[in-house]
Amino acid sequence: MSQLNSHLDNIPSTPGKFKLEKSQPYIHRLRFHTSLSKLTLWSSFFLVFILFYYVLSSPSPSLPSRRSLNDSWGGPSWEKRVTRSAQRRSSHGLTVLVTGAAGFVGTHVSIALKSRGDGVLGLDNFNHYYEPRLKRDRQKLLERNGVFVVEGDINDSSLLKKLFDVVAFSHIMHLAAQAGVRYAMQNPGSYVHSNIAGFVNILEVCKSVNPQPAIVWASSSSVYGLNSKVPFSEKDRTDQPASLYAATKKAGEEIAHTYNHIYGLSITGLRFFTVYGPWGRPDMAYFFFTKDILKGKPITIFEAPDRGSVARDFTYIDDVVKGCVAALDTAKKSTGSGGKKKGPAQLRIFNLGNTSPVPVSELVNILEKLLKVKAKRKVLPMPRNGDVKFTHANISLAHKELRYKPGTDLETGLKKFVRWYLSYYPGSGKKSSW
Ligand SMILES: O=C(O)[C@H]1O[C@H](OP(=O)(O)OP(=O)(O)OC[C@H]2O[C@@H](n3ccc(=O)[nH]c3=O)[C@H](O)[C@@H]2O)[C@H](O)[C@@H](O)[C@@H]1O
Repeated sequence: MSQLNSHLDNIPSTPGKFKLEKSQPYIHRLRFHTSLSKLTLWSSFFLVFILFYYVLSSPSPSLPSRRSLNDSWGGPSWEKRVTRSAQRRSSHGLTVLVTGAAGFVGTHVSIALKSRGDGVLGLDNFNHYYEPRLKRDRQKLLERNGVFVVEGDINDSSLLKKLFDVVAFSHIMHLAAQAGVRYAMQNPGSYVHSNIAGFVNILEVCKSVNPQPAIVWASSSSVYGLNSKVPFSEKDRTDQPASLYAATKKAGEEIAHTYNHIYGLSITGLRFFTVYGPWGRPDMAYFFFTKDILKGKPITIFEAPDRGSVARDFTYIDDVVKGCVAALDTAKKSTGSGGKKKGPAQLRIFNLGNTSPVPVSELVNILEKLLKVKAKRKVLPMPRNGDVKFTHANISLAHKELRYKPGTDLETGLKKFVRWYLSYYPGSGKKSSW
């Protein structure tokens, strides 16, 4: 007798309600099997339900856990830290709330403001979109520079209101966002959560407080989407976004218009062009190319459908920081109070780029030279993943209004990045001569 038969034959004759009757063995065995499959079906439904509930209730990698947020703010010693960090050195200084302060641009801007004497308070939700350790290390750097970073989400109205109760911010530098063009296909919800709902929440709080702060915030070069007129000017069309990321940034620009129009908020949007440099974002190509080249892993270089090169107007962080600070310095006051507009308010958009696009293959040439390691290149047609073929900023408006003048070419900037990278990840660059 086979094992299978013996197993079937061993079904007990009195398995609870599936009791078999000897007179109709076939029918009863069939009923038993039907009940058994019903049971299996319901158990599967139950399991699927549990699984669904778990997936929906577990936070997305880009959302912080609620518990950690509630635990991390409030109380007299917390308020003291907030006040001290936001204290400006002179009465001419600004008092700035920097959202996304533990992010790449946020860290650099916060330090620049603090070191010239402005009061700076950081806010960051420390989500897990990329290496949490890098964000925590940026936070340590900020603390060493006298900037306290409150752990919280821009969607948390009660936290934002509390911050305005404690400090009368003159300006908000709003840099908290879900960044990254390609990740929008994997986690669309996080873009809506941060770039749309979060931004509206910030504006809602800003319009209600008295005095209303002036707002400077990060838009993106990606809003130019499929625009083919070069260089990209602020007057060009931006109604053809190629990614959900770009669409949420474009939506932000329209939302800014609404809050300026109804409530008199002074708002300046900055379209950043592929910002790179020390303490950068590991999800960006220059960063993970460096990592992979050093590890001897192949890298993928996208080429355009016509086999042309894909290029970016890579912009060095120090240049972008100067643009951000100038935007804050030239921002006029909001005109509303108590949620009511009292007069027209400033509404601006500026490109912050380098005006000198470089093909991605050339970026790799420079990295190879600096790292003294040959890259293992795989050239592939650009997938339909939200990327655009090229970006190129016209910066004449930023130059006229902000005195913005980028001064770092890609090779100089990458040299500084590589130096930082090799000191931050010791051991990664055994093959290079730094
Ligand atoms: O300027 C902007 O608005 C945007 O700049 C970057 O987006 P992106 O320019 O796409 O920067 P990377 O993701 O670093 O890609 C740079 C270039 O490398 C290419 N690439 C990327 C990945 C890859 O594996 N291979 C490859 O050739 C991309 O197609 C792109 O041309 C940022 O990631 C966005 O958050 C930002 O808003």
